[in-house]
Amino acid sequence: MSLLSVQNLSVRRGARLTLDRASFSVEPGEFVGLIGPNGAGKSTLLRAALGLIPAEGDSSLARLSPAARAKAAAWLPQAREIAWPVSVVHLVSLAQNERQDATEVIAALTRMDLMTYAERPATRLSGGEQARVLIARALAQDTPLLLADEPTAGLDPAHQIGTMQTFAALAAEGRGVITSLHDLGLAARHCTRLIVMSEGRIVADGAPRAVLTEALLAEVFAIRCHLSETPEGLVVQPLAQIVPGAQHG
Ligand SMILES: Nc1ncnc2c1ncn2[C@@H]1O[C@H](COP(=O)(O)OP(=O)(O)OP(=O)(O)O)[C@@H](O)[C@H]1O
Repeated sequence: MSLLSVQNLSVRRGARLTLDRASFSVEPGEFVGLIGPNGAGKSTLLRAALGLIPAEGDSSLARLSPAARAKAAAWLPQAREIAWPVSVVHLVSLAQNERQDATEVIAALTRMDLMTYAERPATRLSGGEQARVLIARALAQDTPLLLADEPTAGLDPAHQIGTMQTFAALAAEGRGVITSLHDLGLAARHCTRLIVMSEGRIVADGAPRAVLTEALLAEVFAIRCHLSETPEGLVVQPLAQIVPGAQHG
């Protein structure tokens, strides 16, 4: 059974459709990267799928009660600032609702490389460390599905790769992960599937190698990229902006 099923989901803001009839599902074992330029509708899609903003169409998660939804899916929003001066370990354990499982909390802290900060007030950490605490909190919720809005933003390269590997491991355990990303290289190497958005619409959906073509990168992102196969997987390196009307040679 799908972990998330979205049918013809649309979000209207004033006269504009910022999400235009999106349909897709996420199955156990999938690590889905949601990519697209600024304003393409990635956050809108994730928020509408969760039922956090008014939408037309159907989402299996949005139909659930808040309590049932918290058991079905963890949500990592884009805003990362922590306002509560509680310890890191306490903040991460708050994710666990009524069930308390210290092993899950320790596993989440370990996965996000936070054990040395466990007793420190979460407000006394750097921006990237706070971002990792919030990812750990989402992991400790121990749900079949994780939705994350730009989880690697603000992380150093080692922790970006570590986070992507953690999400890939969750998918390999049979969970589902869907996350918006701007780093096409990380998306190409770690995700099992990419959904590409442009101007509120899903314009491509498939395996990274099938989706990340020179033509799509030019049309959707207006960039020229170096694409190459390496022993580590597909490498995507943006090289230049494509300026409309400019000569390329
Ligand atoms: N609260 C809002 N009110 C009106 N329009 C909004 C609001 N939030 C977002 N939008 C518009 O909806 C569109 C989609 O925004 P969204 O945040 O989903 O894009 P995104 O793909 O997540 O972008 P980014 O990569 O910049 O985070 C944009 O045109 C944006 O200006």
